[in-house]
Amino acid sequence: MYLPILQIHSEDMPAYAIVCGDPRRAQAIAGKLNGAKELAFAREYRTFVGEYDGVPIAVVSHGVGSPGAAVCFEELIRAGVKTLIRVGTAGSYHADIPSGSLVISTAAAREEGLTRQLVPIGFPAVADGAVVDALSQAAVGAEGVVRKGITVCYDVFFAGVEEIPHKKYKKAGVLAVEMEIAALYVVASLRGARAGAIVAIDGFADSDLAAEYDPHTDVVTQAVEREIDVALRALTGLAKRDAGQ
Ligand SMILES: O=P(O)(O)O[C@H]1O[C@H](CO)[C@@H](O)[C@H]1O
Ligand SMILES: O=c1cc[nH]c(=O)[nH]1
Repeated sequence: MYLPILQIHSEDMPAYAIVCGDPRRAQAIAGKLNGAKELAFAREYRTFVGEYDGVPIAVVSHGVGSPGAAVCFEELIRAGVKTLIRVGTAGSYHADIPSGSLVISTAAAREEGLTRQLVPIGFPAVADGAVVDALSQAAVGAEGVVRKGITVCYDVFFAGVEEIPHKKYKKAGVLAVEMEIAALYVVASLRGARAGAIVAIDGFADSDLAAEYDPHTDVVTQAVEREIDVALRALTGLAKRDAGQ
């Protein structure tokens, strides 16, 4: 089957995928694979395949924001991908989760618009339990702060005149904010795939983003490196368990 937006063929796709926003991050992750091959670079969607620890995996960028990312997740699942882990960045709500921390998202509050057009508002955006367990195990011993909990997903990045409900979500115990996890979890649930996500914290979300947001510091770069390793080990651990190894 040909997937017209990612411009890939299902025959070339393995059952396990890492997804991330930035096409350059996809390239960097692919650099860790054996025999990495670029299949396509269409719009913001850059697709690589290769092997990690003997397991065939895909690495695909999904761009910024839920509608475009959902297109990517839908086509990957149509192509036969059964397990997806998002490797992203996020803003923190808590002083004890500073830049350079890692957060494993167990569920996402659906403050974006895309999933409202897919499912009723009461439908939860939850990670797959086995994927969360695999990420948690793979993160044991990782340097720095590693937390597990609920994230919130928005469409908006730079605030307009409407207040972004950061205060409410912070008070409710949400750990971090980003822009695609709710779409990933809802699409995966609807289409019968497993999904999870790990994000590297790149600043505090509830202060002025223009002043605080900096995803290009050494501390964030190193955290992204760590989360990539965690995600690759989690994904291949799941693949080996699925194969009964
Ligand atoms: O680091 P990535 O995967 O791009 O994710 C985060 O960064 C982007 C904002 O700059 C949004 O896509 C947000 O979800
Ligand atoms: O959506 C995002 C991503 C990273 N950092 C933020 O503050 N927000």
